[in-house]
Amino acid sequence: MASRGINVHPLGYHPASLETTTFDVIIIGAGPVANFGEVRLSKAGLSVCSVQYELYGGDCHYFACVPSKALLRPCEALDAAKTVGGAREAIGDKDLDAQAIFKRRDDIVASWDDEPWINTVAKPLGVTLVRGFGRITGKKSVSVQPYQESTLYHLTANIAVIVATGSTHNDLGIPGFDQLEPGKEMWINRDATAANYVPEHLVIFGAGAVGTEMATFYSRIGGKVTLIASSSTVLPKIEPEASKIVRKSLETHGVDIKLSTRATSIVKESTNRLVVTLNNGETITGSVILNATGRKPRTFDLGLDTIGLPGEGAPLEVDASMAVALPEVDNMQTKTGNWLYAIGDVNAIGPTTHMGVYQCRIACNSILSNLKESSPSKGITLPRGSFITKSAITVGGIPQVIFTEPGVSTVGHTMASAQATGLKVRAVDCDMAASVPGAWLYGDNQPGWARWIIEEGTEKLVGATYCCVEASEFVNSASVAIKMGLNLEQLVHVVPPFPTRGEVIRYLLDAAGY
Ligand SMILES: Cc1cc2nc3c(=O)[nH]c(=O)nc-3n(C[C@H](O)[C@H](O)[C@H](O)COP(=O)(O)OP(=O)(O)OC[C@H]3O[C@@H](n4cnc5c(N)ncnc54)[C@H](O)[C@@H]3O)c2cc1C
Ligand SMILES: NC(=O)c1ccc[n+]([C@@H]2O[C@H](COP(=O)([O-])OP(=O)(O)OC[C@H]3O[C@@H](n4cnc5c(N)ncnc54)[C@H](O)[C@@H]3O)[C@@H](O)[C@H]2O)c1
Repeated sequence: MASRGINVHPLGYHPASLETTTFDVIIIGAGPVANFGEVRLSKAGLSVCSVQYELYGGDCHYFACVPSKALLRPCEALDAAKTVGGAREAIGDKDLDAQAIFKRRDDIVASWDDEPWINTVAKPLGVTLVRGFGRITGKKSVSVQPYQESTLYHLTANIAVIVATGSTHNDLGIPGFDQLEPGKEMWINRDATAANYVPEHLVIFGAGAVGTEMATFYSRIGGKVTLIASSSTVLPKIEPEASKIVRKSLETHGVDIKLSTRATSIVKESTNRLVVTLNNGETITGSVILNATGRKPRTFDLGLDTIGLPGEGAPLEVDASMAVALPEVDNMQTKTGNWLYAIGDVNAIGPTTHMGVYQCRIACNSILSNLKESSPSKGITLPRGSFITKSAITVGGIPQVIFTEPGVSTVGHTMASAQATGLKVRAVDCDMAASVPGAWLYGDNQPGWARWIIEEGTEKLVGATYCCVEASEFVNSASVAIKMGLNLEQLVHVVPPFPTRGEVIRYLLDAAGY
């Protein structure tokens, strides 16, 4: 059970009802990353079995990306409308309707019923879904243990096993936290994204993506929020200027932010009266704690020891084709005979859904092209580009959007990360509200800030950050430029239409001297 009594182990798809126990590919964990692979491999003509312990669609679909963005979007939409004269007057002083937001989120996640998603993805392609906990038991062998049962059911893969078990929250480890009732007084991401009420005083540990996004939502919807983080800034991995803008906005919405701080104890005085003591001696009395202190790969109890690998939260190390680096004992993995792949959060390379899906494309291509080489007569239908079997995951290839208010989208280097890798770079900035006409038209006095990081000598774009409302829509063009190694002399010829906020690139080029 998770928050609100949501049943994450529905009945059905029991392994005892399987017609066969041998499949071309077995995927352990059926989150969004695995779902992409199911489609690609089935369309190519392979038989695919997904072993899924909880809800089909994974954390992303039910407890992470999707519900969190469903909660945040109405806040962004209303606040954006309120910056536009004419729309503002129509809205007056009306504010967000919390229950309507929760209802919309519930509809978007189908009230945590995974049957519609199974009917959309797995069934039309003939993917076999098995509900239970998957473990590797040896080369190309997987056992499945249904929830609250002890019997193990054994499956065999003809070609490959893909591990896509995702990640889970870090343990908080603060004295007293284990006294709190999970799901009620002690929240993790599942509770924060599934809740249907606003805690009186939410105390969030961690100011990364989870902490800042949830602080944005719960403060915007009328809750008292305190954000405590060991880092010295909010969103410590982004440009400090963007971090300051997000921090200011959170504080404007009443969030009390305590940085470079840790909790040393939590004492439950009574129900929903939780006293948190900080390392500076200060105390905070909150009603609910949210643990947003980072995530670890779900490699626990996966049977990895049977193939000579460590597990227990260590990421699965992979090569550029997403094949797991196996010890050389027993000739486990060979050049064309790779059978074990790990994609998504479980390899910790870029723990976002889009990076996992990219890795899945590479892993599937690798499986399919190896198969074509080893069994040309099998008659599989290769997707276009299936020869692309090596990923090109570099800093420049990892975009991310943080859906705070304003949002932040990033790709490639920040100034600090570029300097740390020894690159010679310069930064150019643009205050969008001050200079970009599209931004003035979009709304009054909205913060907007952008930075490009340019490599000296080559003039290549190596990093970009956009911090503004709907920053999510800005990052793709910079991703293309960075990935393709474009320089500013080339980017001069990319013409953004007037009057759009996308013209920010023209102002960044001007600032760079072009
Ligand atoms: C609050 C929050 C918000 C986020 N927002 C975004 C966002 O906006 N954009 C973004 O790109 N990323 C976001 N992320 C990150 C994103 O959720 C993950 O990167 C993504 O879910 C990874 O997908 P996955 O398929 O690897 O794993 P998951 O989504 O975790 O799915 C893995 C599934 O495997 C199952 N499983 C685990 N072990 C086993 C086993 N042994 N046997 C059978 N099944 C097993 C689990 O039950 C789980 O359902 C967010 C994360 C959080 C916590
Ligand atoms: N929009 C998105 O793409 C999105 C949204 C949410 C989460 N995610 C992904 O989920 C993952 C987890 O996110 P996250 O925010 O939980 O982790 P994170 O690693 O991004 O941030 C962790 C934060 O917790 C702080 N911290 C760690 N231990 C602490 C302690 N004991 N006390 C106080 N503060 C502590 C750190 O200083 C940091 O501020 C990330 O990889 C992120 O990419 C992505």
